[in-house]
Amino acid sequence: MPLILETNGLTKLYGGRAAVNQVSLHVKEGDIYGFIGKNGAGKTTFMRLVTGLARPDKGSMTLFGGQDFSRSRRRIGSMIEYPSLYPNMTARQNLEAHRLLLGIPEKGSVDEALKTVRLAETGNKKVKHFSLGMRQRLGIAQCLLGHPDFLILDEPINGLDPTGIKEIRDLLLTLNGEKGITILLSSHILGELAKIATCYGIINQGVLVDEFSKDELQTRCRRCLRIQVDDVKKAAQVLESILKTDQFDVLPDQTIRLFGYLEDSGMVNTTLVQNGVTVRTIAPAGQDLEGYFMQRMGGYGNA
Ligand SMILES: Nc1ncnc2c1ncn2[C@@H]1O[C@H](COP(=O)(O)OP(=O)(O)OP(=O)(O)O)[C@@H](O)[C@H]1O
Repeated sequence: MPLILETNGLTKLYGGRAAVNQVSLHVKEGDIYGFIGKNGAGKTTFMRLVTGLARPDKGSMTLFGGQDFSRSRRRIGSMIEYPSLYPNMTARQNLEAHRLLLGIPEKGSVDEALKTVRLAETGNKKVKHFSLGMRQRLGIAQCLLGHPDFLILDEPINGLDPTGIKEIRDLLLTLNGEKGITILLSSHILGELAKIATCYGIINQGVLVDEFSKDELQTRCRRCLRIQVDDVKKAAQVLESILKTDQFDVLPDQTIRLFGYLEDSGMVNTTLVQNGVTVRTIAPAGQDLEGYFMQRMGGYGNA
């Protein structure tokens, strides 16, 4: 897939300190890119650089394969920090005002956006009476008015209740799956991101410390049963011939990692013992998703 966004050593300094430090990040067409970092890690600053709200001090960037940003940024819809909405107006009036501000000629785009974010039925209700989730969806509707190919959303689920989070999640999946919109979204809520992201970038103190796909993440966090036995060779034979599995490997310290059977460690133990293998220890192992992210993000403080 072609790259929608590629940055090379992008750097932004504030008072001599790098808020974004040599970031080389890659968003492919069709991705839902989860941009993860603790508060103050540099997520917002990076998004401001991409959307042209701030200028980089160093580095370069390619958008939609080119560097004519005045053109390519028109293909981006972005919501950085909170959406700017008029509280005394309805959802429709807000979108109409935004449409005129952006100089978008098609009037129908307002209805379409309202429908997409499921706010078409809010009638005369003023935005000041909306829930935070509704406001966030209205903010996303603003982004959709120009029919973007690329959405950049800064912490769109921050502060939402579980229902609000699910509504945004479903909306993003629809926009990506049905409308083919590539999405870059930041969050520090790891579990939620993991439900929708197809790839990830982890930023820590302005530095992109890792970038990987969903598949890579699953491999890195693969859970297993760690088994210590007296005779590794014999144990391997039992696993193959009795349990009919080849989903295991043997570590240099002669520990077996068995992938699968995580809920059946008792049965695995019994099978090995009944076939003449002495089991010293058997226990689930492997890092969970959150543990993995936390470690990469620089620990648990202020997450
Ligand atoms: N306009 C600015 N002037 C000075 N420092 C800034 C400015 N904008 C951001 N910073 C600093 O840059 C660093 C990164 O901030 P940024 O807002 O990009 O982080 P973030 O990951 O988006 O965090 P948060 O989720 O809290 O917004 C922080 O130390 C912040 O104080």
